[in-house]
Amino acid sequence: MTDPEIHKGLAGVVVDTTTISSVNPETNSLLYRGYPVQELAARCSYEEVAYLLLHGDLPSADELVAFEALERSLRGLDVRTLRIIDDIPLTAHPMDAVRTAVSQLGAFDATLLQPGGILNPELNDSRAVYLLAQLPTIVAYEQRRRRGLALIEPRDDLNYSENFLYMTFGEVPDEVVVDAFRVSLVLYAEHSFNASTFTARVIASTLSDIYSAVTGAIGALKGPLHGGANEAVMHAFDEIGSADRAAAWLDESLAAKRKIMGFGHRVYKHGDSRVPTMRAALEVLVDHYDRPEMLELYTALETAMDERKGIKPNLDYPSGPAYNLMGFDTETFTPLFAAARIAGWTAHIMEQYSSNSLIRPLSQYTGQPERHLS
Ligand SMILES: CC(=O)SCCNC(=O)CCNC(=O)[C@H](O)C(C)(C)COP(=O)(O)OP(=O)(O)OC[C@H]1O[C@@H](n2cnc3c(N)ncnc32)[C@H](O)[C@@H]1OP(=O)(O)O
Ligand SMILES: O=C([O-])CC(=O)C(=O)O
Repeated sequence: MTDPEIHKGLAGVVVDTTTISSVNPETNSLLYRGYPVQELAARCSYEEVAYLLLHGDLPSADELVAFEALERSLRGLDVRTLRIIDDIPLTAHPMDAVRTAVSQLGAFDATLLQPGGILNPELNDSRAVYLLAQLPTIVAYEQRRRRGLALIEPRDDLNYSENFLYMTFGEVPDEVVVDAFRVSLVLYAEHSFNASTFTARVIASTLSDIYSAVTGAIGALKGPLHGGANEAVMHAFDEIGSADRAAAWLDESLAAKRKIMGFGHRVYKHGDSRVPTMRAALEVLVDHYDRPEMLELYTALETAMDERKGIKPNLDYPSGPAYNLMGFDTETFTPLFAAARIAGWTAHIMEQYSSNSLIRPLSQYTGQPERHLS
């Protein structure tokens, strides 16, 4: 018998079809439901992009009004969610709080118990908007709690991006900051079968519920090889300190066989299609806050990495310093990614339900040959 071909990490394996997005390394493009992400980032609100991902088309004016009204009405946290978050020790990572809070939302959704409740497409549409609306409040509260500050209740006169920043910092920042934040959310919203989305689809494929699938996805996103890289980038910047030390730091790190966070990608091998857009947003923030040294360090490390390894930055590289300039603590960066990715995750979970096949690959056994108890 010949050995089966092993696809470690499922690299290069096409496991299913999707109509939600396409990542095209050959043309260095990323399309959400057919639209280039750069066009969406230039012209659309996060709410419009979320609607597009969830429903397949951009909303009409009336559909947008209804979608926004629903999202705004679902932002407030239940006292039970607050209590659960408050019980999580500050020694835990904020992603643990977000994961636990989402899991708790599922435990309190009694509609899951209705006959057909887990898979009911209408209920899942509502649950997707509920999760979309709840995540910013959870993430903003978690950021504030870590600073010893009280919850700020959401405001329904603000759009998604404005309200997210308002709930975190107590005021809506300058328009250019809100816009850079919106751009980051649009770019983070969806990326086909990445590890966290695939995790969500594996869970959904067992016909488990949407909250369980999102909870698992949050766990997968937390890792530094995936969403955790945006905060790891900031830790590296802190360690390096200034542009003149970037090359030496990189040489030492590579000699120690450390992975350089924010660089490389499983699919894009010649650069991440989202980076130029996020770098432009970072440049705006650097000008706004008058922090040129941040961009100098960014460029120095990027150049040195290109010279040493020819490996390009991924989206986590510009978004880390951008979130730092906006005023978020480093540990909140990956929760921001999770809040943005809710749109993509829930769209994929519903796509999985709509044409399901249990995801269950094979493995080649390489352990002990058959043996018996003596
Ligand atoms: C938004 C996102 O989630 S994007 C991903 C965010 N993650 C990161 O930024 C973490 C850092 N990057 C990495 O660890 C990797 O590039 C990954 C996990 C993203 C992709 O990994 P893979 O597709 O498996 O690439 P792979 O590991 O095969 O890399 C090929 C070679 O480049 C090297 N390489 C790839 N990325 C890096 C990096 N960031 N730092 C140093 N070396 C790297 C690998 O060590 C490997 O070298 P080798 O052939 O000498 O062993
Ligand atoms: O696609 C991936 O493997 C990781 C990524 O960039 C994302 O999830 O945004």
